[in-house]
Amino acid sequence: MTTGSGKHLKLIVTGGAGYIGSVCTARLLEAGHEVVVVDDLSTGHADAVPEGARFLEGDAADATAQLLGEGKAEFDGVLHFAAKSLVGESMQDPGKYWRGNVFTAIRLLDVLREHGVGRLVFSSTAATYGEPEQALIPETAPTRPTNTYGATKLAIDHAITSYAQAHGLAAVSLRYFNVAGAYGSYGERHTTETHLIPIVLQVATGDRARVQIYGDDYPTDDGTAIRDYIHVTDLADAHLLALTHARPGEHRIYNLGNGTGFSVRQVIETCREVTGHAIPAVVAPRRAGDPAILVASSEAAREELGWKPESTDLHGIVADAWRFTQERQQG
Ligand SMILES: NC(=O)c1ccc[n+]([C@@H]2O[C@H](COP(=O)([O-])OP(=O)(O)OC[C@H]3O[C@@H](n4cnc5c(N)ncnc54)[C@H](O)[C@@H]3O)[C@@H](O)[C@H]2O)c1
Ligand SMILES: O=c1ccn([C@@H]2O[C@H](COP(=O)(O)OP(=O)(O)O[C@H]3O[C@H](CO)[C@H](O)[C@H](O)[C@H]3O)[C@@H](O)[C@H]2O)c(=O)[nH]1
Repeated sequence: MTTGSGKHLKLIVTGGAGYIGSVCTARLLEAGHEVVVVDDLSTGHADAVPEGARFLEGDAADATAQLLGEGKAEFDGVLHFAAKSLVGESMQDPGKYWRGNVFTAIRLLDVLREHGVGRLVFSSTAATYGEPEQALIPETAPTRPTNTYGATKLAIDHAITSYAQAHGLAAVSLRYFNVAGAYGSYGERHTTETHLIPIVLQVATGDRARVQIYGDDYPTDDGTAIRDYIHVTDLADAHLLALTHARPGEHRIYNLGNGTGFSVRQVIETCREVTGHAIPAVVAPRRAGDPAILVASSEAAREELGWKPESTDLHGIVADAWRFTQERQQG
């Protein structure tokens, strides 16, 4: 991993027992940094915390306060992955998202301020933009989220800007597009799975009979929705670059995607090629709140952070997710 500096960092990773947080923790440890994972295991798994990281089970803000209160060591920064992130659930139970995401983040910001931790990298999302006006979404695009999940992430982005301006926090929000793939023994294994690629792979393993295509009447070539799939290792690597480029008093925001869109049908076809399974698919109604096309412009991350995604081929991304899925199935 290119860090932009050779300095050994002492970091707190909230949500490090989850999909993206565990991959990021593994990469940070390999790059020689020290990591304490804080996670309440609400959607994560204790055995996903990479070996070599200390693990503190608890709420992101409370457990971080406890850790910093120990006063045993100074921390260089926090990577805040912990969140509720199911779009459908956020529409049915918004309070869970406003409390779980926004209230937790504000309390975490206060804890960092109180203990003088000066750097923060936050997991934001493409869902902050809503239905885009441009083919490639830049960070300057209007933010009009179409679901509560996206609205809570946008609210946190605004709060971070205020804390950076008022209290000198060095902060970066990374707006992920569709994260996929796996890294070694770390990958996506949500009890409630809503993401397209793991669902399609569950058909290939025999755990599901078929995949539902949510809408084939979108204004796209094959009628299905288009997304920008980014490999979880490329995403993880952007975090340390963000940490080392963060500047006191500034809150920078970067989109992370590959700049290429694939339709739902194209993803399913790629999964068929990778797995050799026929993967039956049926057309179902559109899913509420789903934009037709979401593709990132990540020029700013490339230019300002020096970020260069390396695993941009969809076939390779799916192949890594498939290897992880098969290895877990074989125990
Ligand atoms: N997966 C994607 O495609 C995607 C896209 C955009 C943004 N994101 C964001 O990236 C982050 C990680 O997503 P993921 O896919 O790895 O999700 P995940 O559910 O696998 O991981 C989230 C982790 O946070 C923990 N957690 C949740 N609330 C907590 C709290 N209050 N205190 C302590 N721990 C808590 C969970 O137990 C879990 O281990 C989230 O913030 C999500 O919103 C994900
Ligand atoms: O069984 C399924 C699952 C998904 N889809 C479709 O596949 C596409 C991708 O869906 P995902 O659920 O995999 O991902 P989303 O684009 O909905 O969501 C992702 O991008 C969002 C930004 O818009 C948020 O950041 C969110 O956290 C992140 O998972 C969508 O068009 C969806 O309708 C299907 O057709 N069938």
